[in-house]
Amino acid sequence: MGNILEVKGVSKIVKGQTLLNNINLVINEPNIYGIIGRNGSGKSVLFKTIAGILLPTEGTIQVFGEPVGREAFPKDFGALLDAPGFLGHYSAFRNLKLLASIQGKVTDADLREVLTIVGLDPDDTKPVRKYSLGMKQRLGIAQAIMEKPKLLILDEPMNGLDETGVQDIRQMIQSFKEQGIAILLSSHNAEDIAVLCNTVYRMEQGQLVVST
Ligand SMILES: Nc1ncnc2c1ncn2[C@@H]1O[C@H](COP(=O)(O)OP(=O)(O)OP(=O)(O)O)[C@@H](O)[C@H]1O
Repeated sequence: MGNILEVKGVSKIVKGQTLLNNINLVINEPNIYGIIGRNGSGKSVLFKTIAGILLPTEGTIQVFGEPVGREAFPKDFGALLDAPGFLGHYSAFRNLKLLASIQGKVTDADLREVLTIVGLDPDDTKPVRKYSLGMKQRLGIAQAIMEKPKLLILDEPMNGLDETGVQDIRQMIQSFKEQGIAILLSSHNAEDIAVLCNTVYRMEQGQLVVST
């Protein structure tokens, strides 16, 4: 089987600042891969580059053997990136339905199922602007998994969650792995990383090293 993700010699330079410096990363098993690193070290920039939202200055990215790049978004891929943009006056279901309609592959029953998986009520008519931070995070995860990805990127999914929320999301991530999904996870919480991840990488000023 080919690689799930292959990042080869990727650099990102913006206005003379090197945000990513020759990143090489291969993922070929459905495990949970952690990425740690200080604020501003480049974790989110790497995730956005893999998602095809930012283009590398140099290097290539392949997801399931297909290049990611200009107008080529990764397939079988889902992501929770920072500050997911939902329409505040719509319900959770309606937000997901709107996003799902872009691809047209997800049924209403699927949407109800993912909302239930992340612990939200599919029949809740409350507008998303009235959601707590934890509920918004859950909705972000629902959006990331609704098209049944095989590679999932989660950028600090436990951000701002209480203890129960953290435990719930940890269990969810573990169950995604058990369903054969490869997960790239960033977290500032050492315990999340220790409990969940098989392999841990550290970002240091735009460079990626295997963490010991
Ligand atoms: N779209 C962009 N254009 C230019 N510079 C950017 C862009 N996005 C992020 N940066 C810069 O890239 C550097 C790395 O930011 P990034 O958000 O990847 O850090 P991070 O490791 O995710 O940090 P944190 O732990 O705080 O989330 C920062 O200096 C940031 O200002």
